[in-house]
Amino acid sequence: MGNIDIIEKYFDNLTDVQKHQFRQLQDLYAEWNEKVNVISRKDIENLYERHILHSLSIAKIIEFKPGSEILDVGTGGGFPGIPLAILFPKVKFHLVDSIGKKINVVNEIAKTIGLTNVIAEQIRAEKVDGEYDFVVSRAVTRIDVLYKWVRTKVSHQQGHELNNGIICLKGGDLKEEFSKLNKKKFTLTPMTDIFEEDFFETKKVAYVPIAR
Ligand SMILES: C[S@@+](CC[C@H](N)C(=O)[O-])C[C@H]1O[C@@H](n2cnc3c(N)ncnc32)[C@H](O)[C@@H]1O
Repeated sequence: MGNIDIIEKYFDNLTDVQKHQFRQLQDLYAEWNEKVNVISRKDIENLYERHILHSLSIAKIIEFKPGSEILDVGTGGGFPGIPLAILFPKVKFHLVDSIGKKINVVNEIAKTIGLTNVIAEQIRAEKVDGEYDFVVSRAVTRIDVLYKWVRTKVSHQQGHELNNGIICLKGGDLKEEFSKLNKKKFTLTPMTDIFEEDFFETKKVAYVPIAR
C-alpha cells in the first residue's frame, strides 16, 4: 500500500481536510527530497508506511489534548511532527532541528498544505527555551542524552491521565540503552503491537514519563 490507504486503515475518522493534507505529502516530499535529503532516496516510495504511519504510532500511545504543546526534537524533514500536526489540528507543535535547510523544507511543506499549528525553527534542542506537555523524537539520539536535553522543558499543566513526558521512536534492542537512563518508569511498546505490519520489525515506541 504505497498511499494514504494505510493511514485510513488505522485512523478511520479523518476529515476531508486531513485526508487532503496527507495526500499532498507524497508529491511534496518527493519534490523537496531532490533538493534536500530528508528521507533516504530508496524510501520515498514507502513514505506512508515507513514515515507517516510510523510517526502516527505516537497517537496510539497518547492522545494529545486540544491546546497542548509538543516539541519535536531533531525533526529533520518533519517526522514525527508534520503527520502528528495533521492528525491533531488543535495541538501546537514546535519542530526543531539544528540544520536550517531541513527546517526550510518543513516550513515550506507546512505552508503548502495549510498547517497553522506548526512552528519550525533552526535551533539545537539543548537551547530550546520553553515548556511543553510532551517531547517527541524519532531517530535522533540515545534516550539518556535526549532526557538530559529536554527534561526541564516538560510541564505538567494539562492534567493528562498519564504523566507528561518524552515519547520517542526507536529501533533495535533498547534494554541496554534504557538501563543507562536510570529510571524505573518507562514503557516500550513494539510497533507491531500497534499496527499489524511486519515492516516495522524491531521498532518500538518508548514513553518516559517525567514527574516533578
Ligand atoms: C536521523 S535524523 C532524523 C530526522 C527525523 N526525526 C526523522 O525521523 O526523519 C536526526 C536529526 O536530528 C538532528 N539533530 C541532531 N542533534 C540535534 C540537536 N542537538 N538539536 C537539534 N537537532 C538535532 C539532525 O540535524 C537530524 O536532522
